[in-house]
Amino acid sequence: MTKVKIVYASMTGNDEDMADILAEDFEDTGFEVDISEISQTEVEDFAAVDLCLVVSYTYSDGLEGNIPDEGLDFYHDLEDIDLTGKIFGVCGSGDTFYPDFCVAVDHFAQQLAQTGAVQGAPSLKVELAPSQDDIQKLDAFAQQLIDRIQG
Ligand SMILES: Cc1cc2nc3c(=O)[nH]c(=O)nc-3n(C[C@H](O)[C@H](O)[C@H](O)COP(=O)(O)O)c2cc1C
Repeated sequence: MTKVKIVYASMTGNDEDMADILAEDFEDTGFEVDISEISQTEVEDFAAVDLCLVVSYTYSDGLEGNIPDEGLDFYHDLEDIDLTGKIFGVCGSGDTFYPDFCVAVDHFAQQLAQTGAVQGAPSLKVELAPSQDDIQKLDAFAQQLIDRIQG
Protein backbone atom coordinates (compact mmCIF):
# COMPACT_ATOMS: atom_id res chain seq x y z
CA MET A 1 0.00 0.00 0.00
CA THR A 2 1.21 3.51 -0.80
CA LYS A 3 2.28 5.34 2.35
CA VAL A 4 1.96 9.09 2.86
CA LYS A 5 3.43 11.22 5.62
CA ILE A 6 1.96 14.70 6.12
CA VAL A 7 3.85 17.09 8.40
CA TYR A 8 2.20 20.39 9.26
CA ALA A 9 3.05 23.61 11.09
CA SER A 10 0.02 25.57 12.19
CA MET A 11 -0.46 28.36 14.69
CA THR A 12 -4.13 29.22 14.19
CA GLY A 13 -5.39 26.11 12.39
CA ASN A 14 -5.34 27.02 8.69
CA ASP A 15 -2.49 24.70 7.78
CA GLU A 16 -3.83 21.96 10.02
CA ASP A 17 -7.13 22.20 8.11
CA MET A 18 -5.24 21.98 4.80
CA ALA A 19 -3.31 18.95 6.05
CA ASP A 20 -6.61 17.30 7.06
CA ILE A 21 -8.14 17.97 3.63
CA LEU A 22 -5.13 16.37 1.93
CA ALA A 23 -5.17 13.43 4.33
CA GLU A 24 -8.80 12.73 3.44
CA ASP A 25 -8.01 12.90 -0.29
CA PHE A 26 -5.21 10.35 0.06
CA GLU A 27 -7.26 8.10 2.34
CA ASP A 28 -10.12 8.15 -0.18
CA THR A 29 -7.64 6.82 -2.74
CA GLY A 30 -6.72 3.97 -0.40
CA PHE A 31 -3.34 5.34 0.65
CA GLU A 32 -2.13 4.85 4.22
CA VAL A 33 -1.75 8.31 5.76
CA ASP A 34 0.16 9.41 8.83
CA ILE A 35 -0.18 13.04 9.89
CA SER A 36 1.72 14.90 12.60
CA GLU A 37 2.66 18.35 13.85
CA ILE A 38 6.15 19.43 12.77
CA SER A 39 7.73 19.84 16.23
CA GLN A 40 6.58 16.30 17.08
CA THR A 41 8.05 14.77 13.91
CA GLU A 42 11.46 13.42 12.92
CA VAL A 43 12.63 13.65 9.30
CA GLU A 44 13.35 9.90 9.42
CA ASP A 45 9.57 9.38 9.20
CA PHE A 46 9.86 10.47 5.55
CA ALA A 47 12.30 7.63 4.87
CA ALA A 48 9.54 5.09 5.63
CA VAL A 49 6.94 6.40 3.14
CA ASP A 50 6.45 6.90 -0.61
CA LEU A 51 5.01 10.41 -0.53
CA CYS A 52 6.36 13.20 1.73
CA LEU A 53 4.26 16.31 2.33
CA VAL A 54 4.99 19.51 4.24
CA VAL A 55 2.18 21.97 4.99
CA SER A 56 3.48 25.15 6.65
CA TYR A 57 2.52 28.70 7.41
CA THR A 58 5.04 31.55 7.03
CA TYR A 59 6.03 33.77 9.93
CA SER A 60 8.10 36.93 9.51
CA ASP A 61 9.82 37.57 12.81
CA GLY A 62 13.38 37.67 11.55
CA LEU A 63 13.85 33.93 11.72
CA GLU A 64 15.67 32.22 8.91
CA GLY A 65 13.51 32.02 5.80
CA ASN A 66 10.41 32.97 7.77
CA ILE A 67 10.11 29.31 8.73
CA PRO A 68 7.94 28.78 11.83
CA ASP A 69 10.16 28.56 14.90
CA GLU A 70 8.84 25.13 15.86
CA GLY A 71 9.72 23.85 12.37
CA LEU A 72 13.37 24.95 12.26
CA ASP A 73 14.82 21.67 13.62
CA PHE A 74 12.86 19.65 11.08
CA TYR A 75 13.88 22.07 8.32
CA HIS A 76 17.58 21.70 9.15
CA ASP A 77 17.41 17.95 9.68
CA LEU A 78 16.27 17.63 6.04
CA GLU A 79 19.84 18.59 5.11
CA ASP A 80 21.13 15.24 6.37
CA ILE A 81 18.65 12.75 4.95
CA ASP A 82 18.61 10.93 1.63
CA LEU A 83 15.06 10.69 0.23
CA THR A 84 16.01 9.46 -3.23
CA GLY A 85 13.09 7.61 -4.82
CA LYS A 86 10.41 9.52 -2.88
CA ILE A 87 7.91 12.02 -4.22
CA PHE A 88 7.31 15.25 -2.29
CA GLY A 89 4.84 18.11 -2.24
CA VAL A 90 4.65 21.36 -0.27
CA CYS A 91 1.79 23.74 0.40
CA GLY A 92 0.97 26.35 2.99
CA SER A 93 -1.13 29.25 4.12
CA GLY A 94 0.08 32.84 4.32
CA ASP A 95 -1.15 36.39 4.15
CA THR A 96 -0.56 38.67 1.14
CA PHE A 97 -0.39 41.56 3.64
CA TYR A 98 3.24 40.47 4.11
CA PRO A 99 5.83 41.07 1.37
CA ASP A 100 7.22 37.54 1.85
CA PHE A 101 3.96 35.79 1.01
CA CYS A 102 4.21 32.06 1.80
CA VAL A 103 8.00 31.99 1.41
CA ALA A 104 8.30 29.11 3.91
CA VAL A 105 6.61 26.95 1.24
CA ASP A 106 9.43 27.74 -1.21
CA HIS A 107 12.12 27.13 1.41
CA PHE A 108 10.72 23.72 2.34
CA ALA A 109 10.45 22.81 -1.36
CA GLN A 110 14.12 23.73 -1.91
CA GLN A 111 15.17 21.80 1.17
CA LEU A 112 13.22 18.70 0.09
CA ALA A 113 14.59 18.91 -3.47
CA GLN A 114 18.16 18.60 -2.16
CA THR A 115 17.27 15.33 -0.36
CA GLY A 116 17.00 13.59 -3.75
CA ALA A 117 13.18 13.40 -3.58
CA VAL A 118 11.28 14.57 -6.67
CA GLN A 119 8.58 17.25 -6.52
CA GLY A 120 5.34 15.63 -7.68
CA ALA A 121 3.19 18.76 -7.98
CA PRO A 122 3.85 22.52 -8.06
CA SER A 123 3.76 24.07 -4.58
CA LEU A 124 0.39 25.46 -3.56
CA LYS A 125 -0.02 28.73 -1.63
CA VAL A 126 -3.27 29.63 0.09
CA GLU A 127 -4.41 33.00 1.42
CA LEU A 128 -5.32 32.55 5.12
CA ALA A 129 -8.11 29.97 5.67
CA PRO A 130 -8.77 27.73 2.65
CA SER A 131 -11.83 28.93 0.68
CA GLN A 132 -14.03 26.61 -1.40
CA ASP A 133 -11.85 27.50 -4.38
CA ASP A 134 -8.70 26.66 -2.38
CA ILE A 135 -10.21 23.33 -1.30
CA GLN A 136 -10.66 22.46 -4.99
CA LYS A 137 -7.03 23.45 -5.58
CA LEU A 138 -5.94 21.26 -2.66
CA ASP A 139 -7.93 18.33 -4.10
CA ALA A 140 -6.26 18.91 -7.49
CA PHE A 141 -2.85 19.15 -5.79
CA ALA A 142 -3.47 15.80 -4.06
CA GLN A 143 -4.68 14.27 -7.33
CA GLN A 144 -1.52 15.36 -9.13
CA LEU A 145 0.57 13.66 -6.44
CA ILE A 146 -1.60 10.53 -6.62
CA ASP A 147 -1.21 10.40 -10.43
CA ARG A 148 2.53 10.84 -10.07
CA ILE A 149 2.80 7.95 -7.60
CA GLN A 150 0.49 5.68 -9.58
CA GLY A 151 1.82 6.66 -13.01
C1 LIG B 1 3.44 38.00 13.29
C2 LIG B 1 3.02 37.35 12.00
C3 LIG B 1 3.89 37.34 10.93
C4 LIG B 1 3.48 36.75 9.71
N1 LIG B 1 4.35 36.77 8.64
C5 LIG B 1 3.94 36.29 7.44
C6 LIG B 1 4.78 36.34 6.29
O1 LIG B 1 5.92 36.81 6.31
N2 LIG B 1 4.32 35.85 5.10
C7 LIG B 1 3.06 35.32 4.99
O2 LIG B 1 2.70 34.90 3.90
N3 LIG B 1 2.23 35.25 6.06
C8 LIG B 1 2.63 35.72 7.28
N4 LIG B 1 1.81 35.65 8.36
C9 LIG B 1 0.45 35.12 8.17
C10 LIG B 1 0.30 33.64 8.51
O3 LIG B 1 1.20 32.84 7.80
C11 LIG B 1 -1.14 33.26 8.18
O4 LIG B 1 -1.99 33.88 9.11
C12 LIG B 1 -1.40 31.78 8.14
O5 LIG B 1 -2.70 31.56 7.64
C13 LIG B 1 -1.28 31.14 9.50
O6 LIG B 1 -1.49 29.76 9.33
P1 LIG B 1 -2.01 28.83 10.52
O7 LIG B 1 -3.46 29.16 10.76
O8 LIG B 1 -1.82 27.45 10.02
O9 LIG B 1 -1.17 29.13 11.71
C14 LIG B 1 2.20 36.18 9.58
C15 LIG B 1 1.33 36.19 10.69
C16 LIG B 1 1.72 36.76 11.89
C17 LIG B 1 0.76 36.75 13.06
